[in-house]
Amino acid sequence: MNSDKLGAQVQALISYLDQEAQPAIVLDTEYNILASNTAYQRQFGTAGASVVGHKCFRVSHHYELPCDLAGEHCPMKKALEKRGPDRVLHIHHTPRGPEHVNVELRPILDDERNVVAYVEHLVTVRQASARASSEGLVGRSPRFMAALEALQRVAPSRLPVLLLGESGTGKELFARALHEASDRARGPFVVVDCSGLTETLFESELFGYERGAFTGAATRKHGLVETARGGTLFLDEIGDVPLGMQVKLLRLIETGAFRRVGGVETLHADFRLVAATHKPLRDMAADGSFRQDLFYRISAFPIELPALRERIEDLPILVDSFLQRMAGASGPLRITPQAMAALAAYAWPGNIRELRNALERASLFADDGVIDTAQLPPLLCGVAHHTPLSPATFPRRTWTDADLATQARAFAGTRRELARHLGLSERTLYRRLRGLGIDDEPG
Ligand SMILES: Nc1ncnc2c1ncn2[C@@H]1O[C@H](COP(=O)(O)OP(=O)(O)OP(=O)(O)O)[C@@H](O)[C@H]1O
Repeated sequence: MNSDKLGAQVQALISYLDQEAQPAIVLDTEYNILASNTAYQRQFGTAGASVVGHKCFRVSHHYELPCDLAGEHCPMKKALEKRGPDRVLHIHHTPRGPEHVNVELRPILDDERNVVAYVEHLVTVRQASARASSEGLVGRSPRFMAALEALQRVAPSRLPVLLLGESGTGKELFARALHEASDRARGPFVVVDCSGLTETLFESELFGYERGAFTGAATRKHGLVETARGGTLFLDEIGDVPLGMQVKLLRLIETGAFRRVGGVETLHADFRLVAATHKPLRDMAADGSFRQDLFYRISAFPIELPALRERIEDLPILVDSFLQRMAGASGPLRITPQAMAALAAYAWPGNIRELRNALERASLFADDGVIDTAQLPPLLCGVAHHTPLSPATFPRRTWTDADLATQARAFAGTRRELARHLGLSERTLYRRLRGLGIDDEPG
C-alpha cells in the first residue's frame, strides 16, 4: 500500500479511536508508533514528548529490542501469525513507574490479507501493583504474572474459580481482586471459612434458618448465600467442607436453589463462586474424601498461586510494600542489603504472611529505623546462612502436628501471637489445633 494512502487511513482511524475512553496507539509492522489517541496521551504520555515515531518496545519497556527478542511474549508476532487479535499482560513503564497493563493488539489487513498496521489497546490493571504499594496485591515475577493474567481472563465471566496455594500465598487477597475485576464489584464480597465447621453449623451459616428451626433460633436469619446476592461468595478451605454438606453445596452451585434450615420455600441464589484450598483436592476426589462431582464443578478454572520461594524475585517490592504499610511518623524503616539477602535465602514456609510478620517483629527492634540481620527472627537468620531449600524438597506442611502441639503447649502468649510466631493464619492455627484436640486459649 502506498504511504499516502496508509497515512490517510491512519488519520481516519485515529480520529475514530480518539472518541474512545480506552488508551490506544496505531503501529506499523516495524514496531513504529504512528499515532496515539487522547486517552493514551492522558494516561501514558509525558508532556512535551510525543511517542509518535518511536518504537513501541522502547516506549513501553525501555528495551532496545522487540519483546520476543528480549525474552517476552510479543503480541505483534502472534497477531501477525494468526492474522487476528492477541492479548498479553505486560509490565509497562509509565509516567507513574512500572504498571501491569493488559495489551490487546488487532492487525489491520489489506485486501490480500497482508497486515499493514496494528491497533493496540492498553488497559491498566488496577487489582495489582508492579511496584511497592501501600495496599493490595504486589508482584511482578513470571509466576505471579501468570496467576494475575489468569485472574484477568476469568474475571469478566461467571465461571467458578478455584484458587490453589499454600497457606499465606494470598488466596483471600486474590479472591478479593477477582471480585473487584468482575462486573459484580459493586456487589458484596462474602467470605465463608469452611474449616472447622460441623455439618449443621455449616448449613445454617450458609443457608440461614427460619424462626424455630432449632432450639435458640428465635428469629429468622439470612445465610451467607443470601448476603452474597449480586456479588461473590468466597469459600475458603473448601477441602474442609464436611462430606454430608458437599452434596447440598453441589446442588446450590448447579441449580442456584436452596432452602433455609427449617424452611419450605425454595430460594434462588445469585453469586459468583470463588473457592480456595491448600489441600490436594484432585487426590482427595480420587480417594473419595472429596466428592468428585463437586470437584469437577468447582475446578473448571484453577489458578495456582506460587509459594513465596517460587517468586523470590518479588521479595524486594514486597518488603518495601510492607515497610511502607508499617511506617510510623518518621517514615518507612530501611533494610540493609545483608538483611535483604538473609530474607532472600530463607524458604518461607508461611509465605507472604510469614514475611509480613517477620518484618513487623523486626520493626519493633529497629531502634535506629534500620532493619539489619540482628533484628530478624533468629529462626530465619539461622536458616539464612544455609543453602535455601529448593521448592521440590521443601515440605508442603512445615509444622507437623507434633511440632504444632509442642509449640501450642510451650507458647506463653495468646493464640493470635502464636499464629504470628508460626507464620500461620489464625484460622489455620485454630483449625489445626482443633484437629489435635487442643482448643483452649492458654490461661
Ligand atoms: N501478592 C501480595 N502482595 C501483598 N501482600 C500480599 C500478597 N499476597 C498475600 N499478601 C498478604 O499476605 C497475608 C496473607 O494473605 P492471605 O490471607 O490472602 O493468604 P491465604 O493464602 O488466604 O492464607 P490462608 O490459606 O492461611 O488463609 C495478608 O496479609 C495479605 O495481605
